[in-house]
Amino acid sequence: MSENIIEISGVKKKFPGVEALKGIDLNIPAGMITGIVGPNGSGKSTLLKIISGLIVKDSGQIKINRKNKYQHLMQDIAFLPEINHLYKWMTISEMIRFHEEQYSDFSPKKAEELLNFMNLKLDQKINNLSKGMVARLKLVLVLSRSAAVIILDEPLAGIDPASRERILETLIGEFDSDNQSIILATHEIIEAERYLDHVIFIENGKLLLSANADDLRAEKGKSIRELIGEVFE
Ligand SMILES: Nc1ncnc2c1ncn2[C@@H]1O[C@H](COP(=O)(O)OP(=O)(O)OP(=O)(O)O)[C@@H](O)[C@H]1O
Repeated sequence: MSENIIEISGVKKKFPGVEALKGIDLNIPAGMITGIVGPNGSGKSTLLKIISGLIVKDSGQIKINRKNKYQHLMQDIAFLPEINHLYKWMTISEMIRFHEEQYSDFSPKKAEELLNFMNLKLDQKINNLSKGMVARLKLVLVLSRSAAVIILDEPLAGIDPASRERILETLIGEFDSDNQSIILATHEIIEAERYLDHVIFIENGKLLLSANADDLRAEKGKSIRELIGEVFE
């Protein structure tokens, strides 16, 4: 796949007292893992929520998988939000059934395999899960779908450092680059860098850079982590 899975032009978003996105023009390549980085409050989550159709942009255009109608998005996008959006009164098993009913591309078989891998049990109540267990469950629910676009907002937040590498390996193992694209916002760049094909830097609601990770490293003679340190310090 060499085309863009997402094309964004002139996207702006204001919240009371803050211009979260100040006009973003950006193409996200298909079949790749794209990392969005930037300081706290730079607009990463806002951009991901707009792409996912969770919040509405003030202006600009977004085309996803060659479509620009929001009614198509539910099936094209699997979104892992930064917050805990899961119904606390459900068990994991009930949550899995709920997702199965909601998304036609959800595979309960894959969910069970991933649950085992993540050391989670079907009868556990969501209310009783630790923060890291919730983070793992959110990943299970998203990775059990075969959506064209997987959007992960801080997927490693709350997961203990020793497990992050293993979980990233699984994420890559489940990724079907012929049919899928992953976009993730992360502060865990030390762990994530080697998995990223494309990187996007955002600061203060503006796009600073969008580049192929290998090209960027070759051009600058530095790791993405080092570049982030330089650009955002
Ligand atoms: N619902 C909201 N109401 C008001 N302001 C908001 C809302 N959501 C985001 N903002 C503001 O928009 C700006 C961008 O926030 P956003 O959450 O997109 O940043 P971020 O880059 O994801 O940050 P972080 O790395 O801390 O998660 C911030 O100034 C934030 O306070």
